[in-house]
Amino acid sequence: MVLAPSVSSSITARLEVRARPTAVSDLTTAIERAGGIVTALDVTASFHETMTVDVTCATRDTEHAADVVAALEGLDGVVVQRVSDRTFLMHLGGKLSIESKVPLRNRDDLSMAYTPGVARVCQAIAEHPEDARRLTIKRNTIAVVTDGTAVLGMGDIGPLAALPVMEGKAVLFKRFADIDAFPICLDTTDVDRIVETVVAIAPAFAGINLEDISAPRCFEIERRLREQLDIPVFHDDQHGTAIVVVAALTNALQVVGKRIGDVRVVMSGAGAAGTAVLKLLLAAGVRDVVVADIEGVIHRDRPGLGRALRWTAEATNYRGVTGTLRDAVVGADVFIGLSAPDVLTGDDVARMAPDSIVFALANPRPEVDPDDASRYAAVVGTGRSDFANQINNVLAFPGVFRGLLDARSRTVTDAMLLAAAQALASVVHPDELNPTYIVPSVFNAEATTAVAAAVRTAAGAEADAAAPRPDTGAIAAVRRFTGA
Ligand SMILES: NC(=O)c1ccc[n+]([C@@H]2O[C@H](COP(=O)([O-])OP(=O)(O)OC[C@H]3O[C@@H](n4cnc5c(N)ncnc54)[C@H](O)[C@@H]3O)[C@@H](O)[C@H]2O)c1
Ligand SMILES: O=C(O)C[C@H](O)C(=O)O
Repeated sequence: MVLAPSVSSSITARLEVRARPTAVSDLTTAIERAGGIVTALDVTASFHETMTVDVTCATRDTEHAADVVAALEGLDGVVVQRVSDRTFLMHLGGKLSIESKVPLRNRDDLSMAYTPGVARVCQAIAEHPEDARRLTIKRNTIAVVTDGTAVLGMGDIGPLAALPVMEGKAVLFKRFADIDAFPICLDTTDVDRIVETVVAIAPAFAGINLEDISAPRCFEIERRLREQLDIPVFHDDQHGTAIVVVAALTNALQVVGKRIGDVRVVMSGAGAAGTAVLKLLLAAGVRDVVVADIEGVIHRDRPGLGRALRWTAEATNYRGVTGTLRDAVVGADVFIGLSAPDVLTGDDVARMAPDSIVFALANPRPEVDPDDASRYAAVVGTGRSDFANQINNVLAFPGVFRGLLDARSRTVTDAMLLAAAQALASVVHPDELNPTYIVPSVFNAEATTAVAAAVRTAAGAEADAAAPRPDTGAIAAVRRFTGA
């Protein structure tokens, strides 16, 4: 699969150029010949002899960017003065800050925001812990917690290197759901220590979003945190992915006119994402599903199955398929990849059933080249933004947490996940549905609001349980003075 130039790898070069009529077109031609795409060009100064030009272009990767710069340096009368990488520029100083919501103009403000006034608010919370959601940031704040062991396509890069991804996640929570998310990168991979630490920091948060923690530890960490905490714990790589895949499959099946209970599904990948997707597919009504991992098809007699794979073997593959992934996809209606690049070819997709659906979701390189898959499959989705049908959990997690926080939910249930998937699918209206449009754009605000509303409704029971208690003296005083 040949990558196209992408804005995610774009550079801006400041050039001193000898003035001549073809100066600008020489630059754009050189960049295009080197395989870059010019996205902006600005003549920032012009004199009799020379001009200064800032040119921005998309490249494939760092190496390709160097080739493009070399092509510019090779032009007669051009001096490259400076090159900046726009993605690195965006990260200078980090992507988040904390801002005060209250004015601190004088001693009176100070005595209310901090000591001595703040003490009365602390005492009110000590007496009635549930008031923390009214009087602190807890109501709208979540922790994005990682140990840096399974970061995007990069694997175990450690907690410090994972921070830009966690900051990015927090930016997405703010942008799409107005949630204040705090990145927390833990310098331990020990399950006990992670659980203890998250429990210890939990009081300030209304939810925990686990992120990029490798399987199978992520399953135990989530289970134990859910048991111990009274706030929802959601592992985005598992459940966010599952919601979006089930939504996408619901709509893709409508496009090809097949029913979820009738289709043969084959999955590649039984890790964090694959296992959660499998569980939600079964809850959504899929009956015939075969899962393969790096060692081939998972079946009951395969030796050496651990706890998670044993569950997968027992919950799937009722036809007793054995062998390789390639064997298993012959005649399948749906392929869902959450594993590794290039495990299938276009020829494998050709051997699937007519009107097949292929979701090749490994990032950044999918399980099969999407262009090859499109020659034979009726609907193709990937995790990438440069192909149609981008299946990414950002379509789910902002709305899920918005709904959970609004409902003051203490848990996350499968019913909520399924409701979220159905709501997300319904954002694409029947008259819009087509093979290249099965999931909404992340910039479609309806995606977050629909998912949030569905989760809020499904969390209704928890919301009732957390309904406001009768006024106490302290809260009555707050209401009296704020009109709240
Ligand atoms: N598009 C999305 O929204 C999205 C969401 C989550 C995960 N992903 C992608 O899915 C992939 C898996 O993520 P994960 O968090 O579940 O990882 P994981 O490490 O928990 O699981 C990986 C699984 O793939 C299997 N596998 C690895 N190499 C394989 C190979 N060559 N052939 C067949 N199976 C192979 C492993 O045995 C394992 O079952 C990654 O590429 C990730 O980027 C995409
Ligand atoms: O988190 C994401 O945006 C993608 C996904 O979880 C991945 O691991 O590739």
